[in-house]
Amino acid sequence: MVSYVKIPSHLKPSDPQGPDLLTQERNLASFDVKELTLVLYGIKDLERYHTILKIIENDPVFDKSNIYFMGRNELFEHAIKKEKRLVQLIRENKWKVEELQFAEWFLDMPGPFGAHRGMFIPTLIGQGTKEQKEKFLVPALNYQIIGCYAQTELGHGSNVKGLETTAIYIPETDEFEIHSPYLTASKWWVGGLGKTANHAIVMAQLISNGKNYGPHPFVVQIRDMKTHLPLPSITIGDIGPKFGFNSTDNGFILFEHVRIPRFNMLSKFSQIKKGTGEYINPPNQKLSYGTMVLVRAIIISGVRVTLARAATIAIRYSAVRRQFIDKDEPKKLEDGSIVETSILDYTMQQYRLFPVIAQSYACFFTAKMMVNLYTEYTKQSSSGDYSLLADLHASSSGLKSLTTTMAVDSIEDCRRACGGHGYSSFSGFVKFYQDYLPNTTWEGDNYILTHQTARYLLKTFRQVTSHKNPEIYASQSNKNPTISYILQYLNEPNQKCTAITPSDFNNHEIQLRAFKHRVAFLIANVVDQIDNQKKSWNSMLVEINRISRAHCQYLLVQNFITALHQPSEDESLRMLHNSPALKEVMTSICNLFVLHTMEKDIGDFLESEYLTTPQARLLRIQVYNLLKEIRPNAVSLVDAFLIPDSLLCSALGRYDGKVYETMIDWASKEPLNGMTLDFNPNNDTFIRKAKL
Ligand SMILES: CCCCC/C=C\C/C=C\C/C=C\C/C=C\CCCC(=O)SCCNC(=O)CCNC(=O)[C@H](O)C(C)(C)COP(=O)(O)OP(=O)(O)OC[C@H]1O[C@@H](n2cnc3c(N)ncnc32)[C@H](O)[C@@H]1OP(=O)(O)O
Ligand SMILES: Cc1cc2nc3c(=O)[nH]c(=O)nc-3n(C[C@H](O)[C@H](O)[C@H](O)COP(=O)(O)OP(=O)(O)OC[C@H]3O[C@@H](n4cnc5c(N)ncnc54)[C@H](O)[C@@H]3O)c2cc1C
Repeated sequence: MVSYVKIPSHLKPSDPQGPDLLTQERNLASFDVKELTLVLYGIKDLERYHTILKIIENDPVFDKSNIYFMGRNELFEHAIKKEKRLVQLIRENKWKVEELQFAEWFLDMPGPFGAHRGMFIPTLIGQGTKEQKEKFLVPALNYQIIGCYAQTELGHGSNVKGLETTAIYIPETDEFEIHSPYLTASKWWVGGLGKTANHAIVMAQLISNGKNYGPHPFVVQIRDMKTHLPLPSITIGDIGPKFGFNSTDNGFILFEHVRIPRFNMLSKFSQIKKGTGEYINPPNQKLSYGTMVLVRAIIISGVRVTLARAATIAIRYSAVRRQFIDKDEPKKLEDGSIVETSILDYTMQQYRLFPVIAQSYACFFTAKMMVNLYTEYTKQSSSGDYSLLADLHASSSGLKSLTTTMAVDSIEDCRRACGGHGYSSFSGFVKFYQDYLPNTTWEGDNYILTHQTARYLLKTFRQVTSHKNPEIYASQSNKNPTISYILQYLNEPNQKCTAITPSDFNNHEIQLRAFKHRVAFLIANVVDQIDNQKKSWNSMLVEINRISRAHCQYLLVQNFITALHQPSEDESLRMLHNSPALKEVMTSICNLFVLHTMEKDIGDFLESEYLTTPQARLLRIQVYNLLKEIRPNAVSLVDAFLIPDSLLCSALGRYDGKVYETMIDWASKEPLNGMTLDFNPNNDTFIRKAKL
């Protein structure tokens, strides 16, 4: 890229230690960073990581050096080129999903094929019959057809039952007629639809013999395969500029009595019989919502790397950035000279940033749990057993809500912790935040999703308490955390915390009891208000949100603690258990995650009277103790995430700490610096290209 400003060559580094600061930090680590990286990725995935990174970093099509200077059209063009090259690489290297996921992560460019890979293909896999897979999935996997997932409408998104697009069965021709009766029925927000896709999975109200059977998925060809123009009676467009995600063509579509063969209704679970239009019921009414469950689980798995990325930038920058001389504890160099304090040494900065590191590690262990639960469900459901679906739906909904909210809050916290430079695109936070933000809304608005989790929790509570002998559920409490804490609460509703010193709060049994008691107390309270005091659901929505959050925080805490203590077959966990140094640092991180989470929601713990006010103060002191304990490992803990510089795309978070040199180098490339402003208002042109 061209530099438009010549930087003077006489400048000396103002900080004599400069970039060495990160090396000094790295020397403080109490554990082997490479070992922790191995725990996070596993041997196989780490090999994959390096292979794919090398390919991505060496390919000129993926060059991101211009990325912060691109407008919407350039971004979209760049994304299309990226998709095209990615498809070539998939073919050349025979990449499977595992390789593709690494490639997509490193490329960090939401593109027009994202919904094809992330929604269209998984829906065909999950809901298509064998014949439908042959017809649609095979060409989709070969990129001969490009699809999108058209569910949300201009008028309805959260309320899927309220969708207005209809699919009416026409027995005479054995077809469905797809129709948008109102403007509000226009499909809206659909990724890849605006310019790219030639097929769509359309969620529409299935109507046969005058009866509405609710939303079902239909495959609809929307553009001509040769001209790429919309097919007759179909209107398509891009929905326009957005907060972020501008490299993707989110689109709208309207149908005017469009006919498709009966074959195109995805029929693995429910079918319409030829001619009679008889509806065959699915084994579970909600199986047509299956793609949402899968993608919510995928989103939860992605949160850990999102938090890791934000923490990496902010921690490294904070180590390099110096501001003020600390009057009480001035920082002295070996030669006795006094230098300004690294901002990472300010306790307030630690209090803002170290919990983000801890959240990332917490999400790592819960992502493992989510993948295991999803795998178990897939195994069982393939033999017709859908009994795990309710658990899976409840935990994936609540955890998607909690963890993505945590992630966007933390990206912003990390950005602000970088001061003014955090506001520059060069920080690596701006595009990152914009593109990540929709995770709190898509696949279910984060508030709406908590209703689903709470509904399940209330139902379980009622089931257990209405039984004459609740202990009958004891055998399930090993597998079902909700039953476990409800039983514990019923046995001992007035449990008290036994901590008498700050360090007592490091006791994992005390921590678990606190979270169990708090969530059961909150659920019991909501059940009482709805069932006995006859409060309406709407009047309880704030509490509903609170119990879903409390339950999911408990899951994060429980998964972290279990990972540290329980013997496991899992390769990563075994490596963790076998290294005392790793176990020690992960225990500190776990304690910080648990106690900081408690401290943030201390009101709940006090209200349930599990904690006393003096204990709340002790708990806070323990949080401060943990910050001190973690401080020497801070940089190494983020290094272990192994987020490559090419992905960070950040002047502040680079591995070598050359913050200031990069800031001015990138600023010199700002195209505006290549323009000259003409202040004569009588001239036609005000701006012209500068002569260098
Ligand atoms: C092969 C290659 C793969 C490569 C992959 C690589 C990378 C992919 C990575 C990521 C993806 C990438 C790109 C994608 C980019 C963007 C994606 C955005 C796409 C979208 O953004 S796409 C639209 C999503 N749009 C929503 O997300 C709408 C949210 N709105 C709803 O989801 C419903 O509207 C709800 C649930 C609010 C109400 O629904 P409702 O009114 O019909 O139901 P109701 O509340 O009455 O519940 C009755 C009973 O159903 C149960 N129940 C409900 N839902 C269930 C489910 N899903 N599963 C199992 N049970 C369920 C309940 O638990 C209850 O059970 P019970 O009766 O026992 O209590
Ligand atoms: C970048 C992006 C990409 C997307 N891609 C796709 C795609 O590819 N395909 C697709 O089909 N969709 C897509 N979507 C749409 C997305 O799934 C929906 O926007 C999302 O499900 C939220 O629905 P909504 O917009 O109707 O929100 P609304 O339901 O209108 O929510 C608005 C507000 O009302 C509140 N609210 C609504 N109902 C209730 C209630 N009952 N109780 C309490 N509060 C309530 C919500 O909490 C929220 O704060 C995308 C969205 C974005 C932003």
